[in-house]
Formats: sequence, C-alpha cells, structure tokens
Amino acid sequence: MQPIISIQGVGKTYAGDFTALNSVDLDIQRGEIFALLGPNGAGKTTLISIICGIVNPTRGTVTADGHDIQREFRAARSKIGLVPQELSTDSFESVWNTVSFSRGLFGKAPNPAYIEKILRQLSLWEKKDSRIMALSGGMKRRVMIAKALSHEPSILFLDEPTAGVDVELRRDMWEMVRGLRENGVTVILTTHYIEEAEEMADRIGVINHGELVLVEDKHTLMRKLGKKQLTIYLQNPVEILPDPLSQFGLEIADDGNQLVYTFDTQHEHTGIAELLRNLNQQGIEFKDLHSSESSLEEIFVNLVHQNQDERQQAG
Ligand SMILES: Nc1ncnc2c1ncn2[C@@H]1O[C@H](COP(=O)(O)OP(=O)(O)OP(=O)(O)O)[C@@H](O)[C@H]1O
Repeated sequence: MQPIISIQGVGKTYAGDFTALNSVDLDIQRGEIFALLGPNGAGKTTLISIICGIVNPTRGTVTADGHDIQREFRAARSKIGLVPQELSTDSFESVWNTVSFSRGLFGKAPNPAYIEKILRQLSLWEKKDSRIMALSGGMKRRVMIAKALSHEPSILFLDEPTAGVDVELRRDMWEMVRGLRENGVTVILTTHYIEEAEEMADRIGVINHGELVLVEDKHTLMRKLGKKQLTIYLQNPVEILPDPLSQFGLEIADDGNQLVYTFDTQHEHTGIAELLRNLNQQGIEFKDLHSSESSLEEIFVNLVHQNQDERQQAG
C-alpha cells in the first residue's frame, strides 16, 4: 500500500549553519499511530513543521497523501491537521465560531453536522457557546484539536499533545486518538512521555541529534531491545558465588538475599532451567522467583545513550 506520508532525504540547516535535521527517510502508513520520541532539541518539531509546510527543508522531499508539500502546498496542507505545542487561544470568540472559522480557512463549505460531530467527540458540545478564553487549559487543548480536525484532514499531527495535562485528560486524549484512528485518520504524535508511546503507538521512531536512529513496530522494538530479569529470592544470604555459576553473570542484590539474572528476550534459550539446576547442584536454595521486563523507557534511555557514545567516538 502507498504510504500516506513519504519523507525522503529531508534535512534542515537553520541560518547560522546549525543542522537540526540530517537526512531523514521515513514512510508513514495510512491509518497508523506513529510516535516520534526524542530528547529536547532532537528535531521533532522541525520535522513536523517541514511535513506541514511551515518550515522549508534545506534538502529532500515530502509528499502527504499524494501531494508534494512544496510544489502542491495547498493540496497537501488540506490533508493535514496540526495541533501545535503552544496554545494560542486567548480568543473572545465562541468554540463553535472558532472551529467553524478554521474550516473556512481551508476553503471548505460549511458543514454544521460535521462540526457538531467533532465537538461531541471531544466532549466540547456543552461548551460550544463558551468563549475560548473562559475555558480551562484542558478544554482549550480540546478546542485546538477540534480546530485541527475542522477541515476533515486524513492526517493529524499532535505535537506534545499531553504536555502539562492531568492524568485524566491524558487518558481521554488517548481514547480520542484511538477513536480517530478507527475513523481512518492517520495520527503522528511527538511525546516526551514514553508511557504515551507505549500505550498508543503502533510504530515508534526515535530521533536524536537530528537523526532518525530507529523506526520499529512497538512490539518488535520491545521484544528486540527489551531485556528480562529474573530475581531469585534466596533462603539464606550469599556473599560470593561458587565458580560454576559465573557463566550466568548473576548480580548479588539486597545484601546477598537476592540473585538477579538478566537474559535476552530474543534468545530461544533463556538459560533459566540450567541456572536453576546449577543453583540446586551448588546447594543454593531459593524461596521465590520473580521476572520482569524492561519498559520502553529503559529501551529509549539505552538507545539515546548508545547513540551519544557512538557520536563521541566518531567525533
Ligand atoms: N528557527 C530556528 N533557528 C535556529 N535554530 C532552530 C530554529 N528552530 C529550532 N532550532 C534548533 O533546532 C534544534 C531542533 O529543534 P526542535 O524544536 O525541532 O526540537 P524538538 O525535538 O522538537 O525539541 P523539544 O522536545 O524541546 O520540543 C534545536 O537545537 C533548536 O534550538
């Protein structure tokens, strides 16, 4: 299937010779939720702004739903809804007028039924006559999303959608984004909250120092780069381990009361059975076992550090 967004060799060097993006190649598939992760200043907003035609790339091309973002700007832009990071909502206008006006900006004929539908979806219907400036921060954020959806885009960008919102609203937003996908909208979001990506995304892209260091299906990523740990709770504490156990790379924890075994989830053989047999042979008794998997957060931190180390070695 044709990707809905195709980014080829995109780079951005800002005035003063600062390269914010190197050479990004990325295809976004129709109907997916794609999360772009990266530390501050990694280039996420720059990339989004290029795709939305707000910032011109120094090199490379982008097509959105079949239209070249530079040569066919209006056609491409009409396919895209953008919810920016900053809220610019000190308006005296009502919610209804603001959202209807946004639709008009894209040259679309009025469609009150559609506007009603999105206001209801975003739990804004009760507030349709309220002035924007009188709304709470969370409600303002919903208005920003309603504006971005007003012209029926097939692609929605959410730049840090839940920065500074409370847990409840965050969950509502996730729910809403899933609903959008069910309606066929492709969603690309940037986030600092790994939990958000873990919860929502189908695929994850990690960007660091202007480079897309990884793009992967979320589950594959967690399986590939994740590690599992088995904690063995001992009957009697140990100080040192007998030699035959050295092959397992065990870590002694909790003053010798626990042994921690780290293994790769990719390997067919975890080595657990062998480890337990060995413990038995050495007369080390245990009372409990507990296994845990690394979170996306650990994977992400490792990746970013690894990338930094590589850069330092290269430079
Ligand atoms: N107009 C500009 N002129 C010069 N440098 C810029 C400009 N806009 C952004 N930059 C720089 O480009 C780099 C990438 O910025 P960008 O806003 O894309 O990062 P980000 O990943 O979105 O960060 P954050 O998570 O903090 O929003 C940063 O070092 C930033 O200072």
